[in-house]
Amino acid sequence: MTILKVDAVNKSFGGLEILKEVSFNVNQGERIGVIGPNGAGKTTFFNLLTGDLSPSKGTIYFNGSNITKEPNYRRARRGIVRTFQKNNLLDELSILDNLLLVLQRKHGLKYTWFRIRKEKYYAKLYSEAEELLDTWGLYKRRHVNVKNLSYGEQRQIEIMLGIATDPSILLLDEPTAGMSQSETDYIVNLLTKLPEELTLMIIEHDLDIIFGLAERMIVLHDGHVLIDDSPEIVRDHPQVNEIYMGSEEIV
Ligand SMILES: Nc1ncnc2c1ncn2[C@@H]1O[C@H](COP(=O)(O)OP(=O)(O)OP(=O)(O)O)[C@@H](O)[C@H]1O
Repeated sequence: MTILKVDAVNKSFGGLEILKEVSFNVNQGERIGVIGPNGAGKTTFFNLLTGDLSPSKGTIYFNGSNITKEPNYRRARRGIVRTFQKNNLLDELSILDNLLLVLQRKHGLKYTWFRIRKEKYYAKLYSEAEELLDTWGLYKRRHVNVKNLSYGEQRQIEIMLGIATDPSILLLDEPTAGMSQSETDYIVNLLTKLPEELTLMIIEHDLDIIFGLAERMIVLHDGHVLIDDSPEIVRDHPQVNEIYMGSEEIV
């Protein structure tokens, strides 16, 4: 089933065309790697999907609805969710409190300051939070404030929070950037275990990681979709090799 249809999307900044006639469909449950050299437009493309930017031309459909002009919060409600390259956690709050805030929003509840509330009134939210913390190996550390975590752990929590919202499509922008090898292995392992029906699009600079995670690769180059094919085809593609072996760094 097609959940996302991107039709001839262009994006210009001040007359400079960053994305040109980008078109493709995404089926539910697909795991798609997005690669391309520095400045190819990968993050800009994610911004167009989330509604953080509007396309200059073209149309984006989600589950058959034209969402091109929809603001980001509406798209998030539809289940188009991203994690950021930069931290966007509430530093002074614990892992648990950050998670509870996201779960409150997901369930349409009014924001509540949990620490002054009795856990028993929010048993359902707490058990949902605890289950997630357990899956992510964070249960024991749930009361640790986010500011006291390592960079890698903070990134891990951003991904967990994205997943906690129960997205239809999760956009991950360099999920392992700045992580140690063991943190990277941990995240990759968790990503491979996500529910089959969840659609993932992942910008990732490490090709070994992305070839292991993705079943389909979209190579953006100079604002165009250069290749949209399987990892095997992309790995052996002369143009991809040229970009890698040549002076252009692919990120
Ligand atoms: N808001 C903006 N205003 C002007 N130019 C922008 C804006 N956002 C991005 N750009 C430009 O668009 C181009 C593509 O940027 P983008 O961040 O999408 O590339 P990318 O493929 O994600 O690169 P990287 O791998 O380095 O993150 C860059 O030249 C960037 O300077």
